[in-house]
Amino acid sequence: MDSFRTLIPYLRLHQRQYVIGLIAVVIANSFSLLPYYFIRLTIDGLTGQVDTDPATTGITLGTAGLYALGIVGAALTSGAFMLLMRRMIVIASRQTEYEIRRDLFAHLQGLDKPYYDRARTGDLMNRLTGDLSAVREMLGFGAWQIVNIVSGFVTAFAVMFSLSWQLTLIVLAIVPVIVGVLTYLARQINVRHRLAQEQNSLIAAKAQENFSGARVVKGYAIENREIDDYRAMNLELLRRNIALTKVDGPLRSFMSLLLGLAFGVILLVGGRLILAPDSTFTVGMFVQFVGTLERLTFPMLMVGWITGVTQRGLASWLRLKEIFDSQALVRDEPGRTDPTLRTMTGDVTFENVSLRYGDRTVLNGVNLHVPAGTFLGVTGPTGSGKTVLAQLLTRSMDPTAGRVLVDGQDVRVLPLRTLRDAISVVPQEPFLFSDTIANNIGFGLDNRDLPPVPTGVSVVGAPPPDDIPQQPDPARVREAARLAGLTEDVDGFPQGFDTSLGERGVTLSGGQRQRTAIARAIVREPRILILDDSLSAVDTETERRILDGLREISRGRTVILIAHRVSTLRHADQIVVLEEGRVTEQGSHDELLERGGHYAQLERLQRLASDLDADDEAPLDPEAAADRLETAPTPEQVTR
Ligand SMILES: Nc1ncnc2c1ncn2[C@@H]1O[C@H](COP(=O)(O)OP(=O)(O)OP(=O)(O)O)[C@@H](O)[C@H]1O
Repeated sequence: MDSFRTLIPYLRLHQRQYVIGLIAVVIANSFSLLPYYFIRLTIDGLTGQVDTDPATTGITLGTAGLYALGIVGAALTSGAFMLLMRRMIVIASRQTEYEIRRDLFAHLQGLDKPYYDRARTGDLMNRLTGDLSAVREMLGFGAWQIVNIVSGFVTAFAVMFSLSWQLTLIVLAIVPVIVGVLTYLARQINVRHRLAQEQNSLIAAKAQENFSGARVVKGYAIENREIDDYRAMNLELLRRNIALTKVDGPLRSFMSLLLGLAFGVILLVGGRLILAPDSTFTVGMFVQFVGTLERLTFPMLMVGWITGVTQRGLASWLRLKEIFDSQALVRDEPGRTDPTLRTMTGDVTFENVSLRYGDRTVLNGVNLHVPAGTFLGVTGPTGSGKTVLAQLLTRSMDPTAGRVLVDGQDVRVLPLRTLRDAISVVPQEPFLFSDTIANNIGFGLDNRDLPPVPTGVSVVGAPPPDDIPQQPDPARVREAARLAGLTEDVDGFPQGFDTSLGERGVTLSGGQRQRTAIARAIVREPRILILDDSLSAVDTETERRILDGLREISRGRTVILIAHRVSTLRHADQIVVLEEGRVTEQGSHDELLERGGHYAQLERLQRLASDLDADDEAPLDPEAAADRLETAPTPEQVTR
């Protein structure tokens, strides 16, 4: 019930609709019982007509006609109120579904990298679809049926009691049995539904990861293993769903049995009551009683079903609440964030920065100053903390110790929007949307100061959403593509910049993807540009073109270029070497070569490798290559 309480704010948004709808259910229910009253009057009138006892009054054909009209009128009224109920409650539940989905998406947008590192996309998708549907079903059909059942029971019992308390007692005797069984089954349904939904999430995540990683799966020819894994998970889902159905099945048979028994006993006792001397219980009343009881059959059967719907809805709401309860660790905080800070020059300082993941130290006391406008190269062995260092700057997470400063301000004081507006990152594995190349490049351009999405408010009366954003400025897109060395490739596609990527379009090569991501980053003209191993998939000629482009735009901007290739780094103003989370070397290309450390070693090995490659005619003899490596000059001997 606690979980239900947290849903109340959403229900309040449509209070009027729910209240009118529920009152309509009660009225519809009451009118649906009236036909049996008219049938009773008709039967009693007709039996009075045919028996010769002057004590029983008969009816005329005209009165019977009026009763028939009454039946039609009652059915019509009941139907009209049912219709009103549907318009109110079903629409309100759809609107509530919309509002929860809107708020969930807005909340998910606010969560940070650590959350998405943990979350599985398939699971989130399942919550946004399957679980949300279960909640909607509970609020729509569920709410209607609960009131239908309750009001149906109350009015039916009131009518039955007024007809015969003895027969009503018999009916009442079976109710506690039904309630007991239902309570037990409802608990089972709740537990089993949660287990089934968890498996649904796992299966959705598995499918999603397989589709995203289709190339890896195919590349390793492990389709059969994946099919087998999926089949095992699917079987487990089937097992859990069957376990869920097994709770439902006996319920229906049990209810039918009890009802059959009840009707049998009522027929016996009712017959005795009619036949008793001086009986006031007429055949018409008996028919009305049985008709009224018969109308309870459906609500009684629905009790089990609706308990399931409610339990499933509540379990699903809990899963949605888990998302709502998740908070971004990195966020603007009133009292600390200074909303007046709007501009940046791009001067970056890492002040004794350390970062730990659990008991693993990933960065250890990093001190680094990057003056605005510097072209900084960062290198180091794999896993040495280069990406993490860049992520601290955009506040993907905060350091465990020390401070990251931009323009002398702790990044935690800067509004996240200001910080991230000023920084563009080209990640190691760029993500491209299933959209045109132009829209992929211009993705970050349309960052207008839109008002925050109004959450927790009713959709009723909300203004229609803004127009679909305009196409990004083609001139800016083209210029960014030129700087990223992408123009020639794009011009080669039949539809140029309007070529679609992904599911419905062309597939880009690794290098083209990297360059599209670079164009996306530079089109925003950021104060700080971070390229995380973004030139690894391009050949040296393309690399040279991109570096020329970068040099063109780097005037007055801070560029942080993470790379493993010396050819990429050599023209940087400053190069930093990270090893095991520490800055071990810092200086220009020449200075670092003179130092003879990691960078010089890297340069020597890469030069040798390229010499070996250039030694083209002769096929590469591994032994000769090893000999050459052994006789290679030591770092100290390396001169430029
Ligand atoms: N979310 C995380 N949880 C735990 N460990 C992490 C997380 N993110 C990064 N690490 C660890 O931090 C270390 C540094 O990672 P980082 O990605 O910065 O390396 P890198 O220097 O960029 O390596 P590469 O050159 O291979 O890209 C790695 O050992 C990595 O496993």
